[in-house]
Amino acid sequence: MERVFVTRNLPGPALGELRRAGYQVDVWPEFTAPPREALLERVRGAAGLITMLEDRADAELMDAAGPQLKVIAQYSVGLDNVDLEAARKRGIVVTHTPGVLTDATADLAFALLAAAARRVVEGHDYVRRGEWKTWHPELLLGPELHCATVGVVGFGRIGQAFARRARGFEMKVLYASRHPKPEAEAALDAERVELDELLARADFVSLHTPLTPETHRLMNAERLARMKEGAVLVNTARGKVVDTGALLDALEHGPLFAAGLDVTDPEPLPADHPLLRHPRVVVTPHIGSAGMRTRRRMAEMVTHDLRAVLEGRAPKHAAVLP
Ligand SMILES: NC(=O)c1ccc[n+]([C@@H]2O[C@H](COP(=O)([O-])OP(=O)(O)OC[C@H]3O[C@@H](n4cnc5c(N)ncnc54)[C@H](O)[C@@H]3O)[C@@H](O)[C@H]2O)c1
Repeated sequence: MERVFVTRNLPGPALGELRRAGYQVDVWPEFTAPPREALLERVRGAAGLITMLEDRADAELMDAAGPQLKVIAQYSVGLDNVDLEAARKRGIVVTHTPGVLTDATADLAFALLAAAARRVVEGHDYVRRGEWKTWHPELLLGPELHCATVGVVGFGRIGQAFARRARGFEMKVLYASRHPKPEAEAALDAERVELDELLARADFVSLHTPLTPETHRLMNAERLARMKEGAVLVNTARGKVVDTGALLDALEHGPLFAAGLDVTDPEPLPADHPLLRHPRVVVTPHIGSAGMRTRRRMAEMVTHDLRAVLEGRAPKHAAVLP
């Protein structure tokens, strides 16, 4: 019986189905990621692994598993925790969950944009504290969403889905992308511009690139300083795409008005982190894909692809196919 190690329980019936198909499914029993030593120990002898973002799937982990390891099925679209080259060299297939979480993540990015710009959390806290005694015209003012200009950095699946939502709010869409996307550009009446121009023109900037050496701290002090006065930054991509210190500085001394962050650096943020004390920063705990249907679909995708590899069929969502 082939053994599969899963680094956290998955929602829905997917793992039960894997067991019924004859696999020995070993699930890390806690909600927190296995500590490194436990992870290296538990992967030993596994033919397949189901991993998450906090699990560093590198050469050491692959070697600890052993030569029978055939597949790493990653429970996310982003693969920045997986050493794809090390997998390729060892003949290990890597799969992930593209597409299925696009709309859920774009929804959350838009929710963060609206919450940060219109000060929803600040307003909620204000009411909760019992400070709402009277209405006054200067209370919690923020920039309007409708008819604003939004800049989308990374115009792939989620970036375009976010832009579709922005169009519903009658926003003008600018995008920065390594390659032109003529079809999406026409459908969304979007304009491709260089990143610096996007930062200078957009009222709201939403990040949708993968984390790569090129996008690591893409939003550094210099780029944040190029943003429009009063702009709002939304990050649902990866925390390390933004320089946290520079972000704080841009919030405290301008030009940023607010930020909506589903991902941070570090992640998780310690409870006393200055970002959490800033009144106009809204932070969610990396829940972009946390739609009920979405997470079940992701669980199905990883288990189906894992089985496909172990049973000699082609997986549908391979990032590395040696
Ligand atoms: N917050 C969450 O829970 C959550 C959920 C899903 C995905 N994500 C993140 O979102 C990312 C995007 O997902 P996707 O499905 O849209 O991927 P995708 O591959 O469809 O789109 C990414 C786009 O970014 C572009 N890009 C790469 N480097 C760039 C650069 N330097 N400048 C401009 N554009 C660049 C790519 O060409 C591509 O078009 C993932 O890699 C992941 O890190 C986060």
